[in-house]
Amino acid sequence: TLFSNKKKKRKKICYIFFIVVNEFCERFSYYGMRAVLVLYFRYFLLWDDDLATSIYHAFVALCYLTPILGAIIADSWLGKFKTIIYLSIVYAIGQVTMAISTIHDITDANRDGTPDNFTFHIALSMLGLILIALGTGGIKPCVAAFGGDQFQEHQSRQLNTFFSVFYLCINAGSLLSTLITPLKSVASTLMVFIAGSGMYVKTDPEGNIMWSVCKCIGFAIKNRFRHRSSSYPKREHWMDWANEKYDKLLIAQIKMVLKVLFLYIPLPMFWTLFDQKGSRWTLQATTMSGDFVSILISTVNPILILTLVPIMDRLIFPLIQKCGLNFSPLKRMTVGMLFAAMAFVSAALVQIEIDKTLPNFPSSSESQLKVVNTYSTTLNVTISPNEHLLIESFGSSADYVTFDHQDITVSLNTNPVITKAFSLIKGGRQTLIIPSDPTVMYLKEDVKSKPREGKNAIRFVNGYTADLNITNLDSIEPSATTNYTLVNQGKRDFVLRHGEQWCEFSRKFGFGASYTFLIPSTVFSDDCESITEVEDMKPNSVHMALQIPQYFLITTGEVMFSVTGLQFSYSQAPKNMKSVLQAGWLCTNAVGNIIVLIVAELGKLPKQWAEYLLFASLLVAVSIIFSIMAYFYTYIDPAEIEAQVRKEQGLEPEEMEKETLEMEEKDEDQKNEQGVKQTKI
Ligand SMILES: N[C@@H](Cc1ccc(O)cc1)C(=O)NCC(=O)O
Repeated sequence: TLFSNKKKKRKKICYIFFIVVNEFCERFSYYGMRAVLVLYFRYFLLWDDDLATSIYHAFVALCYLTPILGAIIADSWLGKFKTIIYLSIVYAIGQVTMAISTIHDITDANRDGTPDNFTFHIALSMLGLILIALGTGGIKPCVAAFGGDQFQEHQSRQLNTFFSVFYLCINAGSLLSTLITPLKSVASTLMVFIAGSGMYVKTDPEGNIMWSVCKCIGFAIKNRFRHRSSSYPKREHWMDWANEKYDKLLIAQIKMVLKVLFLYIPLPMFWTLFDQKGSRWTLQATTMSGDFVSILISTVNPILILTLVPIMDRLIFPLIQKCGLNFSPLKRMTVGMLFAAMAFVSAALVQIEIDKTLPNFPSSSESQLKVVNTYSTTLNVTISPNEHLLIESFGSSADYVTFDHQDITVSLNTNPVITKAFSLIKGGRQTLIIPSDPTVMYLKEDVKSKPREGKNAIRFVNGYTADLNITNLDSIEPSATTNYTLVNQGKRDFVLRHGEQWCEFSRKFGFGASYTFLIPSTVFSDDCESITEVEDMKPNSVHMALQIPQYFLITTGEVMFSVTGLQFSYSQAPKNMKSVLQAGWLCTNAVGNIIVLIVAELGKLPKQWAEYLLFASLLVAVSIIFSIMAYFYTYIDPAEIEAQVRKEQGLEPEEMEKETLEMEEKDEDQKNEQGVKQTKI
């Protein structure tokens, strides 16, 4: 018996292996594609930032809504195994469609590198994304529940370990996804899953369960309404009003599911905060210094998960248990929410530090102006009514001057005096360029936000007497100013050329700065040495490492909240509704994403740190509500309740037989374990 039990255990590890590797491959494919999705929208479909971000969040929300469909198909019709196989095929077709949509040659008849028919590419990619959402979302509740199905009722410890390993595989998959192409992985996902086919415990779907559930709930509501008069005796639960027509077992199962779904109502708030790390926190990183932006953003979460899950499971939770504290799943989830709230407080503190270093940008009713002088002598510049600036030759005003009106008149103390009227841009930043011929002074628009992704915005004013060519820039006429061009951090070289004459200009850049370089007429005679720079915007000075605490806190929150939620949703669901409850759990994520979408559109507070604090406070409030709801929740053993109802109904169906068998097996296991211990002694 001991030998056959060991063999059984080894076999179980083997087919659980297929399920977790399947999840690893699937997440690898999903995150690999998701990582480049916004870039595809921005640089291939040429959408603006807002549209790209909105469609991205809508896609993520859809991926977490389709689990309902997958769960209905699995629990009512095909069973989990077949649902996973069929929807994986849909998933693979979606990835292929998406891949085809990125081939610009299909519609690029004139071979100029840009597609001629954007509608075709947009339609194809949207179709691909819908199929992917259907595939990834549809299989998601089935894979988790199918994994759980491989364990017996008494194996709750092993079940929890399974969900932890499952979560580890999700994150290992997402971490590696940046290295290998997503397409290959969908095919391998399917192959790995099918490879274990003969070994799985497959539970059959029990007819159209969702339809029966809806009809039963509908009948209970109708019947309650019909008997609303106080002359009718009250019933313990409103679902008991379905007793007249529906099976007691179905009613008991619906009660279990509804109890858990009710508990889920506050949960989307956690995801609202969690999902903002991909948007707001990424934007925050672009205003900081440090050269690991992309690495930090795409890998810090999975790396922390891979470290924290084992630490929590093997060290922290057992230690808490040893201290005699009952750290129940719902308590863990509440603490997880509080960690996420702390992460946002940390983000607010970092934001306050960043704000101290940010330029003072104009409000929507103000205009800002800076003056650059490339005239041969120092100038006295008067800007009406009472702004007086003394500006050296090839120098600039110290900082921007802010005006609360747009119409200004500029006077220069030349001989004769030159006066010119200008209209400034409302809410904008501009530079007044005074060239070698001051009568043609002109305004040039400046950047009014930090350059993206830590890049630097630079431009040149040509004070040379003829046209100049500068590396990677169009030729500039005398007295003209180039548009801004973005350059990466580090040392950059520019070659300035006019006919046979040339010189090289080198400059080391930090992160997120903006400069105007003034080229004098002597540029070639002193080998570019005389080029002067005007700092329009200071480089970022708060280091990105300051974001690590907020990432650490939110990931600790995720481990407590998300891994526990996954286990809880499985353990509290009746056998025939495991996928449905997994789908309900995933739906909380979808709603969270939808809230992010709405908040991004509507709820902009003037100060970013205030918005972070608002979100943190909202989550604390929600976690208090959740802890009160959790206090009144009694953990159940769905199998026990089902067995009890069956007994009350006088039934002794196969389920009961199976359970008796499992109990016998458990006794056998215990006896064997004792046997081993005795042998050791
Ligand atoms: N921790 C997330 C995965 C993840 C990976 C990389 C990121 O930049 C953010 C999040 C996770 O486990 N999600 C659950 C899932 O099923 O995908």
